[in-house]
Amino acid sequence: MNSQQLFGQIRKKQSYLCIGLDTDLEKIPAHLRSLHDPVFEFNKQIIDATHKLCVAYKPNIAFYEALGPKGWESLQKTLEYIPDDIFTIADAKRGDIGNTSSLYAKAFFEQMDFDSVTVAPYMGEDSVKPFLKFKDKWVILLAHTSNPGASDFQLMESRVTGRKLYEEVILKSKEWGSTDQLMYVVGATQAEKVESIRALVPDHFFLVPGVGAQGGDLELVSKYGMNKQCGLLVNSARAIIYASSGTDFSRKAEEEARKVNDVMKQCLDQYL
Ligand SMILES: O=C(O)c1cc(=O)[nH]c(=O)n1[C@@H]1O[C@H](COP(=O)(O)O)[C@@H](O)[C@H]1O
Repeated sequence: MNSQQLFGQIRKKQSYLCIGLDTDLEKIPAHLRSLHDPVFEFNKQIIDATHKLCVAYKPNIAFYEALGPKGWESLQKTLEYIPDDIFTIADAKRGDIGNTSSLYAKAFFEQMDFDSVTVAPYMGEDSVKPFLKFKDKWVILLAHTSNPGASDFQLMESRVTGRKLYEEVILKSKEWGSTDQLMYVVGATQAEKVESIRALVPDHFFLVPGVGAQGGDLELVSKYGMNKQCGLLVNSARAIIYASSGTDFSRKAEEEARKVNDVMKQCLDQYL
């Protein structure tokens, strides 16, 4: 899916919601746990209930890896179940020396057919470029993350340029691939930073996690981050998928997704 097609989906659905499938066996409703593949059953019902309200799903790979081979099987089944017009993100935060990154890319783009993978920029160009060799696939590079530890390194200022590390990451990496291949992770928890990040990369899509359970402000990130093609995929996981731990979990997830969506509709009207 290229950026035009992604924008087409956003326009059609009036949504830029990405739902995080951070499916934790300990949090899914008790009545599903005795089933053969509870993780897939949970995801399937969440997808059935929410797919009209979102444009992307982002399974966080840790939740599946932690279950061993059975987890990978649940992940594969989930990926196959997601409708074709929905953008898929393998949230794996990979990146290593070139030959190793090539194999990480093969794992997510060939073995599994994800549209994109999250990548950590710390090891530099040769660790990111192998992911960019795959046609019609995307790298989502960590820039300014939503967690408290983001300030440990990402906010450090260069004595030479006066710029912060996350700004250097963006300015250097934007030369590595086109706006149809490269997105940036920009956390919603410090919405005021989104405006200056948008100024550095006016045309790139941002994956924006941190609304919902982490308390980020959807309206503010939309105001500061939206560009001519919307340019945003705003992710929420726990606040939607664990809206209820009872048998009504998928209906409650739909309700939560709809609430987010209502705000998104207003923001699209106002800021696009
Ligand atoms: O790359 C990510 O998706 C990510 C980056 C970031 O800065 N912050 C962040 O929370 N995430 C992921 O986004 C999801 C957030 O989940 P909730 O806080 O439950 O909405 C988790 O899967 C995180 O791993």
